Amino acid sequence: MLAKTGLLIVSNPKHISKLLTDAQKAVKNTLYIQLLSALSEPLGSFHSNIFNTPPKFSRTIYCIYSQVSKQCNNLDVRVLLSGIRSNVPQINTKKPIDIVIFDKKYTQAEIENFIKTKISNVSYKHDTLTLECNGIDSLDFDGGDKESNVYDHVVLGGTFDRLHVAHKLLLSDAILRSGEKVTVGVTEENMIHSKMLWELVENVDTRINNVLNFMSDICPELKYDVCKIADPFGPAIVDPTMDMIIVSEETIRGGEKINDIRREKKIKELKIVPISFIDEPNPQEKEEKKVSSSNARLRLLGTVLNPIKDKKLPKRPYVIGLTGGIASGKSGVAGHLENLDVPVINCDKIGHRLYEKGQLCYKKVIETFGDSVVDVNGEINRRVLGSIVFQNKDEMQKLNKIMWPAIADEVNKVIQHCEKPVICVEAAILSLAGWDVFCHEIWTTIVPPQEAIRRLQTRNKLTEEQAKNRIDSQPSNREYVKQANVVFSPQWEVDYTKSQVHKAWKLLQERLDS
Ligand SMILES: CC(=O)SCCNC(=O)CCNC(=O)[C@H](O)C(C)(C)COP(=O)(O)OP(=O)(O)OC[C@H]1O[C@@H](n2cnc3c(N)ncnc32)[C@H](O)[C@@H]1OP(=O)(O)O
Repeated sequence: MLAKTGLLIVSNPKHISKLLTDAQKAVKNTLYIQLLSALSEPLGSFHSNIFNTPPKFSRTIYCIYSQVSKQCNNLDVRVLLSGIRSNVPQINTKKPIDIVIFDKKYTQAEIENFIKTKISNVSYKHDTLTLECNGIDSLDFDGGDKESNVYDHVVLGGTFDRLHVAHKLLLSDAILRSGEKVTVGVTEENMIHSKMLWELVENVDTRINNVLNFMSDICPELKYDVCKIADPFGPAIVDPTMDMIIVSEETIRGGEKINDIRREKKIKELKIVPISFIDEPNPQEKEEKKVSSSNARLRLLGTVLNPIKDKKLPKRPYVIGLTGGIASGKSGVAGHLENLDVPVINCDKIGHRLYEKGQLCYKKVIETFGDSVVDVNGEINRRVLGSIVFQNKDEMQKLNKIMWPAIADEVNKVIQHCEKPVICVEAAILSLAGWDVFCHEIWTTIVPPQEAIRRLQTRNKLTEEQAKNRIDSQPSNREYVKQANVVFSPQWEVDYTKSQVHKAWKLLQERLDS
């Protein structure tokens, strides 16, 4: 059985590729890495003075995380920095260590003594493993950093969505270069709206927690201030105690701008240290060439984003509720599901049928909205009705009160008579109507509001204002995402939407089979 948390003691980081391959066979969730001296010091000397210039290790940490990005998809790898920064007596991780892995042969007595004296949080029933690595060095650690000074107070900022190896690298670099304190500014909601798929960005408290948890785990000795920022500068333009700013290759200009403002305010300038990107080892369609949170969000499309609750519904048919804002591509997703042999109940169409002369809602709608909604043939003119309800919430509520129970009855009849294992109910405001109670899981579509407006202008021939009114009459993308288990974004080519649906379908089959 795989251990949950492992600690890999590395005497020669140049073998990291082989070590990661083997360590992943033993560890499932978190792998801590503790570097011993690169000069093969005896076991236990990780706190030796050899590490008296921590920034020199910047390149080593970069190489390790680059390798992690290539090899470890699901493992949370954390390189411990306490022993590099200063003479700390013990390895003190937040998670208890279930297995200690060595890259070199030591005697049983050495191993036991090391675990007893050097690791403070080890599971009662821990294991040990020794890996063989006699191969050729796989990493080139040359090209170390020219800036080897340590400064008291280091600052950096970012969104830090879905903490990945490039974030870990930036935060680690800040720690290596700091003597006392690291301040991290984490962007608030108002700063993220220009980002791709920003609706999937984690909330700011979660992001702050993740940053703080990571830093205090890999180096508990430093002081950390992880704060919200509502502009690109945060405390960096006011705090005179700050000495250095860590930036990515892309944000050097931001660092310079901060210094411009500090100069104007007569506060000492910050030393700007840019950190290189980590290349995305396997960029897929639409993805950036560097490891990034946007890539992570793209990969979430079609996967289970919010856990599925057991609603104690009959097992068959399995009901997917498909919802999403106006012109967000629901029908496209429904079409891909139909091609996978899933029957789709289109609630708009059911509603349209119920308006016809002689049908259930015909009389009630005319009684409520008057003869102006009836055309020359005596049929209800939905365009006229739409223009009344889409700009007036009270009128919309009156209409919903007539239509929703009637549509829900029809939907339930179709579900009961369905002979296929999976069926899809497509409805614009499924959760608002309370219909999620008869769906096993909710899938939703989102596109940027500007794209929805453009579609409504061309497809429905609406003015920009009418289009905005219709969008505003529905929940926001953020609300749709909150209610949903699986999210799609049909804002690109049809084939890209299809690949999201196929991914979701494959994962659903696995859930149904398990
Ligand atoms: C709970 C549900 O989601 S059931 C499905 C939605 N239907 C309803 O709520 C019934 C009330 N609505 C209606 O009867 C009609 O939409 C009318 C009469 C207002 C307008 O009719 P039409 O001009 O033919 O427009 P149509 O029915 O195609 O709806 C236009 C869009 O508004 C959405 N919409 C429909 N009703 C509502 C509503 N009550 N609130 C918000 N959006 C709605 C539709 O899903 C559709 O979105 P799409 O373009 O992304 O597919």
